[in-house]
Amino acid sequence: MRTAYTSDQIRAAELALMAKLPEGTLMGRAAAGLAAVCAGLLTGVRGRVYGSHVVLLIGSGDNGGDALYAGARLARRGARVVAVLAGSRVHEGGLAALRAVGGRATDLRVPIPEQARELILEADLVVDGLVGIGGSGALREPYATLAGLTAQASGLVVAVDVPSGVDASTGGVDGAAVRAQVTVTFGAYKNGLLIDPGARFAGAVEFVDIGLGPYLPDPGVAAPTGEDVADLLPRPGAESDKYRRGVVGIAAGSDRYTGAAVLAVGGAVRAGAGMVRFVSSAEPVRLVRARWPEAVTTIVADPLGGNPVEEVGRVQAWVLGPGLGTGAEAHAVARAVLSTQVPVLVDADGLTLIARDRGLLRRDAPTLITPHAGELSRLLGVPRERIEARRLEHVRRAAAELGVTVLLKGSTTLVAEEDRPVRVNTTGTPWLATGGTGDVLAGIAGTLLAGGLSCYDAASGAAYVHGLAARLAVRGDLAGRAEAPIAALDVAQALPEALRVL
Ligand SMILES: NC(=O)C1=CN([C@@H]2O[C@H](COP(=O)(O)OP(=O)(O)OC[C@H]3O[C@@H](n4cnc5c(N)ncnc54)[C@H](OP(=O)(O)O)[C@@H]3O)[C@@H](O)[C@H]2O)[C@@H](O)CC1
Ligand SMILES: [K+]
Repeated sequence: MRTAYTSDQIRAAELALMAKLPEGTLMGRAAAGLAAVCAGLLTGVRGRVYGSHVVLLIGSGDNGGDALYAGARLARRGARVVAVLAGSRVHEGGLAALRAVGGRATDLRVPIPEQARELILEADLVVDGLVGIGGSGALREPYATLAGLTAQASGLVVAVDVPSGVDASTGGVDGAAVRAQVTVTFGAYKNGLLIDPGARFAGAVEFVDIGLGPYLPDPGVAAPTGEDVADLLPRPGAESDKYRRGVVGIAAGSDRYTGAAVLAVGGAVRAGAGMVRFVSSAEPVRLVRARWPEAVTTIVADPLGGNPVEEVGRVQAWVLGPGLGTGAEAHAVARAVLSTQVPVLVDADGLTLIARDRGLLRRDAPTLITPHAGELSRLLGVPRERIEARRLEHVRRAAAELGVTVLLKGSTTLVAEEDRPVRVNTTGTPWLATGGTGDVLAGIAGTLLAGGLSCYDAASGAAYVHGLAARLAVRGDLAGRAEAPIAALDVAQALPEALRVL
């Protein structure tokens, strides 16, 4: 499990560790790690460090100090290093170290923006030491202008600890931020490196261990690795029958919307359900039977004429909602499914129904909801843009207010449950942003619920496997082939391979 922390948590751990070490030890470790990553990148791109042009963007805090000491190390190896001093103060020790080995410094307190622009645009490497975990709010000038210029840099951009402009604790970005190819982070991951929009600015994250581990508190955010997920997933044994593997009920589709049902059933079948019981009106049932003969189907002609799921047979978890519609008949199905005593996953139209009738969520058995930002916006009464900008805050709030487990879909999928760290999914690909992939995800998570996983584990396991399957579908394999667009069914088809390589 990769764990992540807020700035305050990291600062407290650093203070505890620093008290036991000679002054400057931690910054020395950080700068050495940063310089090593930068040297490796320069060698990769130019063949050597010697003679390369390095520009350091330096703010007034210790983040700038790290960059200055690392710059001094690069200058010692023959790099031509220029520091652009943007703050009201500068880390004097770092600046002296740089100057002692021939590095130059350009002071922005004497405004020379044009020169800074040229330096940034033409450098082989730009090192962003403007602000780290001490940053708060939108970047002020001249930091904001410098951060904006990094997007046009022709060379590499490496962020120190966290890209300046990204809120390290939340991943929020208010205004300009440095767009890095690599972020070298010290001591522990910061939440903002894993959660969008911040994660998008961080690029690849390189971790430098400075000895903070024993001093870190319980994390607020955690990203399961492939190994973690493999450990979670149920594997059939010699004793397994369909009930031990899990029977998942899927109440989805309507005469108007049939595709979502086919996709959700596909996700469940391919994720390894012991059996899928599918309940719907005649047309989706016909299509599901044609595509997935493995599913056992029940036609409910009149959901208002009695309990629509009574005749379905034994089910260990339900998926409710994809393509279900939002009228009175759909409401009756939702009420019947949510009245059962087994875990229920609510997605898509099911979310619209519970947004209108919160009473549906009053139940004893566990509930998992899987909204995207728009659907969560309706559930919380918060504008979609606010949710997109503050995903961590809103997924936590939804779990607390609704008393359910929440999987918030999006470029970084988050899973929240009260009193547990928010789980971040690190698989996935931008190609997943296509219609119907959410229905497949619902089918996978439903299968894992039916297999006995908790909502929290089923949601994070499903997100991981779904993202991995999408990556496999996009590339044909994971061996670096060119990418191609995918359709939702391709993700379902790639599930067995994803489970194989996990
Ligand atoms: N502690 C440790 O043991 C270790 C720490 N390490 C390193 O130290 C970093 C933390 O250093 P830090 O605490 O000095 O804060 P830091 O991020 O450099 O910036 C603070 C200054 O930025 C400014 N500023 C803030 N917001 C702003 C805004 N919106 N827009 C513009 N300016 C803004 C503000 O300056 P002011 O306005 O006061 O001039 C404030 O004083 C950490 O990320 C890691 O890199 C490593 O060496 C490992 C050991
Ligand atoms: K930075």
